[in-house]
Amino acid sequence: MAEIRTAIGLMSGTSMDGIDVALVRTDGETVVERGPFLSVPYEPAFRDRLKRALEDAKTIRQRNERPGDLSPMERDLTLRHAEAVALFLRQQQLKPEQIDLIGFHGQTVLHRPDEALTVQLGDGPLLAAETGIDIVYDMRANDMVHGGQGAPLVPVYHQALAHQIPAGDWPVCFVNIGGISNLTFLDRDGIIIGFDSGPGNTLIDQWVEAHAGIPYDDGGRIASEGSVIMALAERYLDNPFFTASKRRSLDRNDFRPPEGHEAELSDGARTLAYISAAAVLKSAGHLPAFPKTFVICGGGRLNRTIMADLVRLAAERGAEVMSAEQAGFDGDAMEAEAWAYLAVRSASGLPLTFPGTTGVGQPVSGGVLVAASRQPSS
Ligand SMILES: Nc1ncnc2c1ncn2[C@@H]1O[C@H](COP(=O)(O)OP(=O)(O)OP(=O)(O)O)[C@@H](O)[C@H]1O
Ligand SMILES: CC(=O)N[C@H]1[C@@H]2OC[C@@H](O2)[C@@H](O)[C@@H]1O[C@H](C)C(=O)O
Repeated sequence: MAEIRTAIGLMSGTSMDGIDVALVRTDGETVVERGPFLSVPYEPAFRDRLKRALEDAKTIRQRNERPGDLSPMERDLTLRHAEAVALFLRQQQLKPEQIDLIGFHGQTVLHRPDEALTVQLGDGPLLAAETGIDIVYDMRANDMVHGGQGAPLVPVYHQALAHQIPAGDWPVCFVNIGGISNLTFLDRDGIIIGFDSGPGNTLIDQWVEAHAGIPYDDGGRIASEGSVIMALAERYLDNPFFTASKRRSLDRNDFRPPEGHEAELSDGARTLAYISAAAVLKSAGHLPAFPKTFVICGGGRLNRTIMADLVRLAAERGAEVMSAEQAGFDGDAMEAEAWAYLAVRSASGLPLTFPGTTGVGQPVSGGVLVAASRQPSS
């Protein structure tokens, strides 16, 4: 039997709202014991700096280039991750020696699968030196080297969790509604399919930020006061992304928010919430069978307007929608947990990605392991 290791996963997602920290004990296969979780928000000024970093990143042609503010940004981001780990360990009364590995996602600042280019800011050796814990980072790159999209990577973790879902609820589809949405389809025959399914919260966040000066539509309240502008929604849903036969993973900037004159605040938020839900259902049309159950993870499950649309649209196809919590999981922690699980798989040389998840030619492992003991302690 494979060794069970204690790993911490660190995720700073496309919403750029903060660092998620989760602890998992796992063999990287079927044994998954989910532990505590902590979310450390970025303050608005740092979030603004990260958004500017996305602009600096647009000129990158080689993945190790760091134009503009990106180099100091990478260092500061990594040090914030080290602080988040230190806080988590203090809160949980754990010592670094009790942690075998950290899975470090970093911050995606550029993702162009058509050019086999994906860039996550995050300095693995610096994090190893700061935490004294072995780090696995840069887990997307090897998939791209082998012809994959470099995303999504979470599906193999969804597969490990799915064993807990009652047989009658299959086929099951996990949906992560983060900045971008991605889904994982699983059936009882072991089929695993994953792909980005469309815009998640990022358009909503940009819309309410621009028109109300707030970072997100808490609970979907603003959206609940508006009406769907169907012509606007259809313009988004007619994007060739939804009908392309080859699934393409998304960059945060692939979909842009509407122009200010196209809607007032609540109708815009309502329409974008509808687009998030409809995009999931539309993308599910690429699956070999329609799922019986959708398990919704990520911050978007807290937007009640998105959830109501998902429930209604899925019911039209005879499917049920439940939140991650209703299925027995933690919808906020799932991606960070996944990065802990993936780190253990990486350290064991197990595949992270599969032809059905990223389009890679054959299952491949990935990630770079940095041993803390080899790092200078300064
Ligand atoms: N209470 C809430 N009500 C409505 N929306 C919320 C709420 N809390 C979080 N969100 C939304 O969820 C987003 C964060 O989701 P999440 O943390 O899953 O994204 P992420 O991990 O950064 O993105 P990705 O999965 O694309 O990498 C926020 O930007 C916000 O739009
Ligand atoms: C390049 C990149 O960072 N992609 C993210 C993003 O956020 C959601 C979606 O787009 C997904 O493809 C991926 O993250 C998740 C965690 C994944 O790789 O599974």
